[in-house]
Amino acid sequence: MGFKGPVDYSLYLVTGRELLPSGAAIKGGVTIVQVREKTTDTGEFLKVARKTKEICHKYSIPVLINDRVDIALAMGADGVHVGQSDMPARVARQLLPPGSIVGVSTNTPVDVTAAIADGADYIGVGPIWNTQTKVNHKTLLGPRGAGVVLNALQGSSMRAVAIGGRGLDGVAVVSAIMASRQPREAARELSNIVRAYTSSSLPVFSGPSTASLKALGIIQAAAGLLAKIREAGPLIHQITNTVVVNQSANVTLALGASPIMATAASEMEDLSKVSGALLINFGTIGDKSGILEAGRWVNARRNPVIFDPVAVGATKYRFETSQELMNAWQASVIKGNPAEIGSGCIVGTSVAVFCAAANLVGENDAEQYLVKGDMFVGAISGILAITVASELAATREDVKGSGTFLPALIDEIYNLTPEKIIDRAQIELHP
Ligand SMILES: Cc1ncc(COP(=O)(O)OP(=O)(O)O)c(N)n1
Ligand SMILES: Cc1nc(C(=O)O)sc1CCOP(=O)(O)O
Repeated sequence: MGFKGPVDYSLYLVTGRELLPSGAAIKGGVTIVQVREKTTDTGEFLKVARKTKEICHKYSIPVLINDRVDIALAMGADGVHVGQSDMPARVARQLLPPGSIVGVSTNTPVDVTAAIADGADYIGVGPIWNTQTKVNHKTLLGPRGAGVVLNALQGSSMRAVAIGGRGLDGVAVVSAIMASRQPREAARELSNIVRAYTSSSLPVFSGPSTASLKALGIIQAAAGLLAKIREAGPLIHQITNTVVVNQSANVTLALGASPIMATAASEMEDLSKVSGALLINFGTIGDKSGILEAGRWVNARRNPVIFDPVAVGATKYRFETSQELMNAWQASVIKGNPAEIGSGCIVGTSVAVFCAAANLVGENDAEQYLVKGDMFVGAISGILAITVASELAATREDVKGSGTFLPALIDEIYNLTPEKIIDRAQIELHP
């Protein structure tokens, strides 16, 4: 017992018998395994744990046991993971051989402080999002709540993995690997993502050839989404700044969707039932109550919320408002703000329209997803559509300056086709 060398927490798999017999996920890049059996007898748990250790140790992957220090001792695990209502980490540490890994579940700053005092090696911070894997009685932390819990680490060298989410020293997952028909590939994909976030030398996508394939795939998806917008004509609810209300409505129509620019809090519930996406742009913030209500209702329906926090760093009020809003609801896409106001806001509209289409074609119906559909592809598609149309408008002879550019742009958006997107759109994927 006692894993030699530094422990890599980056892709932490929490699993039970499902890992056996082949341990395919391990070959995909899992770096540490926790055996978690909640309903089996002790004898059966021991068997599963022994077999898991056999597989993992072939690949020099440490094996931890969930809750049961007796099982860990009996089969020589590398350590244990204990929850808040299990054996205290300090006691587990006393019972286990020196050098054993001890991890503790944490959901509050107080849990973290106790884990440090107990001499734990790492904490599991969660749940970040909802999980289908167990009935959860703890507070869903979200990224902001996880940040609050992590603040309690206060410079301690304790490692941390996010569970039911991602980030920190690693992610701890169940379903993303174990519910996949191809656990090895699922593990590899997660491993690539985690490594890309934690190492500057690795590409975000898995390599140059895959990258160019992905770029083409995204462009084709954007073309498909434009066709979907034209077919379905989703209603796009926009609470946007007064400078661009008119332009945003015209861009929405030109893309083939319908705009509604309602702002009153009392109509947000009804609107959430009929709109395909919500854009919130707080360039000219007025009454916040409508914005707060709108996001909550749209989240509840699992439709996209696109947040454009215009000039968020310019004033304290804007910064605090953005925090208040993001504590009230979850944005599916946050649009960054280039210096220009006009075209920047139109991009937000286009992203909202394409995200509505991505949501319509999305298949991830599982409850734990914040929204159906691929919001990354929706966001890129929205930007591509405006970029292609802008390039076409800019080369027109009737465009003499910024006054004539805008109507030409609206025309080019109106005349945009899936084929034009495929012909003209360009994406480069950077490591
Ligand atoms: C890495 C990691 N973090 C948290 C948990 C949850 O453990 P616990 O609170 O003991 O809940 P159960 O796993 O017993 O349902 C974990 N297992 N792993
Ligand atoms: C076992 C477990 N414990 C959690 C906690 O926060 O305490 S979340 C979780 C399961 C995470 O599974 P998935 O990756 O499928 O959502």
